[in-house]
Amino acid sequence: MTADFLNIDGLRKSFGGIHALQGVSFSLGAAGIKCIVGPNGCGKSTLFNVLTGVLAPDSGTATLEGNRISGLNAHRVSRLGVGRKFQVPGVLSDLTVMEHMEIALAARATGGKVWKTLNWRGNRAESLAMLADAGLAEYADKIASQLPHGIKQRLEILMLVARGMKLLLLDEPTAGMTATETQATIDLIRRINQTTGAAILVIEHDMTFVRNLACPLIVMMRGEVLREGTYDEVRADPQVRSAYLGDRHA
Ligand SMILES: Nc1ncnc2c1ncn2[C@@H]1O[C@H](COP(=O)(O)OP(=O)(O)OP(=O)(O)O)[C@@H](O)[C@H]1O
Repeated sequence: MTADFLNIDGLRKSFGGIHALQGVSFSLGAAGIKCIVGPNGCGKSTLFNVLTGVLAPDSGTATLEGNRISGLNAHRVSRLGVGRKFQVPGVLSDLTVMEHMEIALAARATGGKVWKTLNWRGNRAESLAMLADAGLAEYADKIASQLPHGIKQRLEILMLVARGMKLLLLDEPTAGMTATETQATIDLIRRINQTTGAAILVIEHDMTFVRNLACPLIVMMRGEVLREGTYDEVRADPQVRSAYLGDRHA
């Protein structure tokens, strides 16, 4: 594992008088996983927006494998291998699970060029293999609108892998899931990380998810990194407990 797969150095972003990011710095090694936690409004989404080219920072940099990604437009950041999954499912209602996978594989094969993607014949065998590996083979021919919430979310995560993304940014991937779906998502994230080597940053509020994913945590507070550490270290930190966790998680 190298320490400099993703380097975030002094990112700042303000909206008028609201200082959403006030010098955020941390790094993620190749094939690393970290969870970002923190109260509403602490800057988590703004950080993801900067890392995906939706917003340019006021100052500071983010680099992926030594290439600056902060300040590039979203298309260029995506071409460098940064993929994002939003909190709500973004599947296409009328397409089957298989068709979703084929589109994602086509996007990888064509470098994301839509006109080529539309003419690309999908790779059914590779799609099926990926679905089987993720435990989703039984849904291959189901229409997305008929899928349970948790399956839609896992399909979208798998599509990021099919697109060949090197860094997955997952924004509350288990929101609205049952405990069983949440555990299946944890298993999928771990399996993706181990088998593809994709690095993963996850924003989550669900501390049971965070504990079970068992990865290093970054606690954000008012646009800054308040603490980095393991679940147990963070949970025991008096500052984190008083500012975010409260005594429920003691
Ligand atoms: N486009 C914007 N214009 C103005 N203010 C914004 C904008 N985007 C975010 N903010 C503000 O920046 C601060 C950080 O917001 P952000 O959405 O990054 O927090 P968050 O940690 O993701 O919160 P949540 O957990 O509720 O999603 C908040 O005060 C928010 O209101």
